[in-house]
Amino acid sequence: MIVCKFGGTSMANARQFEKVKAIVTANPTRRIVVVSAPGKRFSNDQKVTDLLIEAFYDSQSQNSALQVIERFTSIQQDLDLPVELVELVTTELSTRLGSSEGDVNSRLDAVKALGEEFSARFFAAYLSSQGLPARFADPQDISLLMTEPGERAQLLEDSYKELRKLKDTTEILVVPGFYGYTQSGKLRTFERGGSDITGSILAAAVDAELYENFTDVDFVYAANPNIIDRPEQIELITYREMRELSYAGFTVIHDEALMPVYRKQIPVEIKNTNNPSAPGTKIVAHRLLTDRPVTGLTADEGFSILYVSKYLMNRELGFGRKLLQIIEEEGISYEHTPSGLDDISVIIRSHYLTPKKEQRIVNRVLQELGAEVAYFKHGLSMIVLVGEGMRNSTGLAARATAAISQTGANIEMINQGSSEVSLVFGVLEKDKEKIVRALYDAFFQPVKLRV
Ligand SMILES: Nc1ncnc2c1ncn2[C@@H]1O[C@H](COP(=O)(O)OP(=O)(O)OP(=O)(O)O)[C@@H](O)[C@H]1O
Ligand SMILES: N[C@@H](CC(=O)O)C(=O)O
Repeated sequence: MIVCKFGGTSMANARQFEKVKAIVTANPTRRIVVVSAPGKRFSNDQKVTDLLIEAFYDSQSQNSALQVIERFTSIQQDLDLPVELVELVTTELSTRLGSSEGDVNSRLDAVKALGEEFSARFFAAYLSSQGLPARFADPQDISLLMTEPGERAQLLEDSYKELRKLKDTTEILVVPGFYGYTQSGKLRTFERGGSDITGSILAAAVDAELYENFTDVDFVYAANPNIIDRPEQIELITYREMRELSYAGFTVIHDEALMPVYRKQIPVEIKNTNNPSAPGTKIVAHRLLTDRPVTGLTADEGFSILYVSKYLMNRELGFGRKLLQIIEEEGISYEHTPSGLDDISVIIRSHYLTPKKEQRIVNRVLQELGAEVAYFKHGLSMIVLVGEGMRNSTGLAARATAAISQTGANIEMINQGSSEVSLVFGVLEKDKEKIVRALYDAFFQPVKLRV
């Protein structure tokens, strides 16, 4: 059995629904289909999920809610689906927007999930209208069980036993991505982009022979195609490389989506709904190394650094632990902790910080840890080079720093992961794009011979 997931661009309108139907029916083993909410139809369009979030926060203006209804109405009309489906969207949306049950996060989750729910209901209805044996699979009915609010939103391990039963389906099951239910019956969404996670969970649950993730690019490219013109395509990549790249900025697949398939060693293919005959990118456990040490490079922004310095810090037992405990007590998870003899930095995502939190952290580090210097710096970007071949390659950091120095930008931080498949540079956000271009030239452009 193949589990396939179609992203927002694949479900954006009726024309895309037709393409998805053609892909699903081309192979009878595609029996579990996970869908996202309708995404962008053109570059400055809005995703249905974003409209739903706007509708939730701005309940005075009905504009965003009306746009959601319009998006589904045009799909219903263009595919000649029963009008009751649109009536259901309208009533569910107004019920959920008007609900005062539960806290703000639970209410927001219930509204956010509507995009996926109706994408799946509409697509199942469309397949049925074409005479295909298909049905909508409600995450609650199939036992896609999530952790309770307060904990990070993730699947309960116990769910796998029930989800496994989907293996025997003779119909095409259309499952909405992005959400599930807690044991107490509360709807919960994964992080943004979480339909990839739903697809991966189902692929692992039914021991699929393949997990196909359909999007709007022919391949995963060695760098973001919005920054580098026609970057090199990646045909084969390992789970580990893909996870590092997804976490650090490749938006093609959610980094959390790789764990369920990795544990079962289920191969993944990233393919293009608009060009399904392109071979796509395969994600596998192992691959033969090529003469290219770097597989991909990416940049992510929105980071802050906490600099801490204290003379003889390296001799002080437990200094690092106490520092990280202060960070933990503020509910912050950290990304990197590069250190020297008398100093240590903690890199964190800026969205965790507020001016009050920052002040509290700095005061505690100065007073409780006796540091001489402690301050935050914001507006940083992390540039990450990833490749299984990096472990066996010498002089790679020198090549990278030489390329960065030619741009005139300053490197704020360097960190090499202990697995040695990634090298991270912290730089100012304003320098991000020119550094990505310089590194791409250094590692991917064919060498130009002098004549
Ligand atoms: N290295 C890369 N290779 C390929 N695409 C990349 C890369 N880095 C960023 N992207 C972007 O990722 C996009 C595809 O992923 P995205 O999640 O946005 O689309 P989707 O499949 O429609 O899913 P959804 O809208 O549901 O999140 C591409 O259009 C491309 O702009
Ligand atoms: N629709 C959700 C989830 C997804 O597309 O995977 C989002 O936009 O984040």
